[in-house]
Amino acid sequence: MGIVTLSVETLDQHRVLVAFIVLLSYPIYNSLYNIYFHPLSHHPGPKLWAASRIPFIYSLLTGQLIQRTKEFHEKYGDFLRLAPDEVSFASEQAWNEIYAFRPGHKRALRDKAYYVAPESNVDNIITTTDFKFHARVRRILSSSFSEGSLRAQYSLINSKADLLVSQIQRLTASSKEGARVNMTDWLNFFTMDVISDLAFGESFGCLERGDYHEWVHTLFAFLKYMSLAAAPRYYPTVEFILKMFMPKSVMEGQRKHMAYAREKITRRIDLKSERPDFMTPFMKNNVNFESVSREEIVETFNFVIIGGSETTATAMTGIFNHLTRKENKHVLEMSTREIRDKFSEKEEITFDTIQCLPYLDAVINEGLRMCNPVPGGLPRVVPAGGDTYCGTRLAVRTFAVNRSDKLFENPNTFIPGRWLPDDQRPKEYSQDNLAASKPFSVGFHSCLGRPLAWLEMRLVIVKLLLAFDLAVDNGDMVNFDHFPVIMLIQKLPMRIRVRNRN
Ligand code: HEM
Repeated sequence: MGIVTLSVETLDQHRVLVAFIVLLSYPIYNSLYNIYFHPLSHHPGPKLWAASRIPFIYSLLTGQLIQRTKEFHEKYGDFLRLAPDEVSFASEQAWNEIYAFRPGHKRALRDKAYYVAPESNVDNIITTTDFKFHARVRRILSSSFSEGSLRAQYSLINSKADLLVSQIQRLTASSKEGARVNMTDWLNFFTMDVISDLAFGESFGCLERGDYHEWVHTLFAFLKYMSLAAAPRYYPTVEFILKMFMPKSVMEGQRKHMAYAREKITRRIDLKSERPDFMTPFMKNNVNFESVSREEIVETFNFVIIGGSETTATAMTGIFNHLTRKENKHVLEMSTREIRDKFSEKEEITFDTIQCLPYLDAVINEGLRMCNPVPGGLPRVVPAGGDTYCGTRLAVRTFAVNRSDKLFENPNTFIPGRWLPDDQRPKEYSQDNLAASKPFSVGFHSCLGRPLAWLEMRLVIVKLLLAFDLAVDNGDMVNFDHFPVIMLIQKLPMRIRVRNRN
């Protein structure tokens, strides 16, 4: 009895210490469990990352995740444990195993920690985990991206590319030396104007003004929110507390973004016009909203605007960054020569003629490999009855694949030649596993906008290299690889000296 009283008294005296020990023992127990007893414990990988999700989140928020993941793959091999419940892959075959249809295997779902429609109860093509809903929307939306639709949209896209050229000509005309042009902005203006015209039915007018539309600033705040918001979602029980630390301006930006998109998309639906954009083919297959409701269209188109503008602008920024680097002078010369040999004037540039430039295609493929706009990967979750432990998160980590020296010779060097046909490919690159680079993913959710993205990239590069001579002043050189990556690439200004050719 005396001993019991003494223990209770001692405990009482050291309440804080006891509480501290109890609080500490849970994470310690949890970490030891994760490392040694978790069903994924036999997978290779860094022990600290297997113990807790915190190193992953820290690296995500400090922009080091893609680099750390690549280093881990170099050390541990093609697959490894990147967090207690997550396996990361860096091989070609993992693309099909995770993302594509395989008879007899259950389909992995999109990871809700990443794919969330903020402040909305309505699903969209990107965030849904409902297969039937996804198939329904994807089937109808595909018609907006078919070759026929793209041909119809060409003159609108072409007029934006012409405006891009004429606006840059205006900036550079006053001096023989040309001008230093921030190409990060101008390429963004182009993709934003194209996508707003195709999705909203009216252009943001960024190219005309030479400035971002207010909504684009809001969009950037929204994208930042999406990236930051992924971190707390790994801890659903405390998500609401962590959300309280989210800057008010970011939350406000998100609200404004949604309101603006809703208004514009609703207006475009009600216009019932036949203009050659995304909505016309979409509504032909959905006349009375029988397959996709008005709200679902708004949410889906809203994501198309994000997915269809930032990505292409990022890829083009990366391509122009590499083309204008001093060490790639010969690449710029070869690209320019191919384009100027084929076209003497801009009228010769058409939907079909820009598809017959093999070196340009090699440059774009190499740009997509080195400057993949979605470098982190596309996380999925194993369903009940799936290939491995239910709830395991899986992803091919794109940056780790694209920069793997097991898959590509000199993986950190910009070598378009590796993409040329076998008889023109330099010998040292003949063993490259080109199929491992899949910037548009594969399978159920592969990119619908791929043909549009290729059209935009070909058109802009052709028009700019035909009209201008490009170089970079000493001191202006930036390195795309040094741009911060918090889920998406946070592009910095990139000044290129542009001289009018004529
Ligand atoms: C270089 C440019 C682009 C890249 C690298 C890219 C990449 C991707 C990737 C990797 C996915 C798969 C996402 C996932 O599985 O979670 C995707 C999906 C998608 N992309 Fe793109 N994209 C680009 C441009 C575009 C454009 C221009 C549009 C349209 C305007 C677009 C529309 C879409 C849509 C609608 C999906 C969802 C497909 C689905 O879930 O079924 N993308 N994109």
